[in-house]
Amino acid sequence: MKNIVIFGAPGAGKGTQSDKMIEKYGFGHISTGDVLRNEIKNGTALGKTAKGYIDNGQLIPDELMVDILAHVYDSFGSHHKGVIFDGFPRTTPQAEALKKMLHERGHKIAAMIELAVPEEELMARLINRGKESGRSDDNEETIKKRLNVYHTQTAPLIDWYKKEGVHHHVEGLGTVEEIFARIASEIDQLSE
Ligand SMILES: Nc1ncnc2c1ncn2[C@@H]1O[C@H](COP(=O)(O)OP(=O)(O)O)[C@@H](O)[C@H]1O
Ligand SMILES: [Mg+2]
Repeated sequence: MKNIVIFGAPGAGKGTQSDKMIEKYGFGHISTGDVLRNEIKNGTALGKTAKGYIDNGQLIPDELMVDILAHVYDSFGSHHKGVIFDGFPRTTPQAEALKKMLHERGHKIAAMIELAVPEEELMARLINRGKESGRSDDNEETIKKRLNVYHTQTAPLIDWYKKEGVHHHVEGLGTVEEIFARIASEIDQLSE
């Protein structure tokens, strides 16, 4: 079982590369962003609470996120090939909570794959994604806030996962295929 955290700033390509990993390895995928956006679209109570935070470029409270996460994780059963965590954890307390949730099930994170992409490229990709997908948080104002939240709250997780001994650095510039080849080479070197 290869549970993987795909990590990086907004626009780093986590969603894009997750699709490739799912296709090649048959992993399950938990994108907290997608789960939340679905709740918002369906107008659920959770969705309404979440929307306030998202539109303001803020993170959703941890207890709420971990409950959602555990629910989706368990839906893959206890003998899956691995699950990709995309967009979670974003803070140290969330990483601790994820570790605990997996530990309770006798599971763990096999690898944290960090997609490293320069800031100018992130901005360009996100502004373009906003135009094409109409994601309400992909406007210049909110992107700046999200990148700031990433640098202050999320980037410290790189050191946290280094200490856990599972951090893998991958250059996130290049074509989708080039980057995926780098990721696959890291995954193929993990023990089963
Ligand atoms: N290697 C790449 N080169 C150029 N653009 C990319 C690349 N990978 C992803 N993108 C584009 O960048 C934007 C952000 O990618 P996405 O996968 O949604 O990132 P994340 O999930 O990390 O926020 C999307 O519009 C996507 O199509
Ligand atoms: Mg994404």
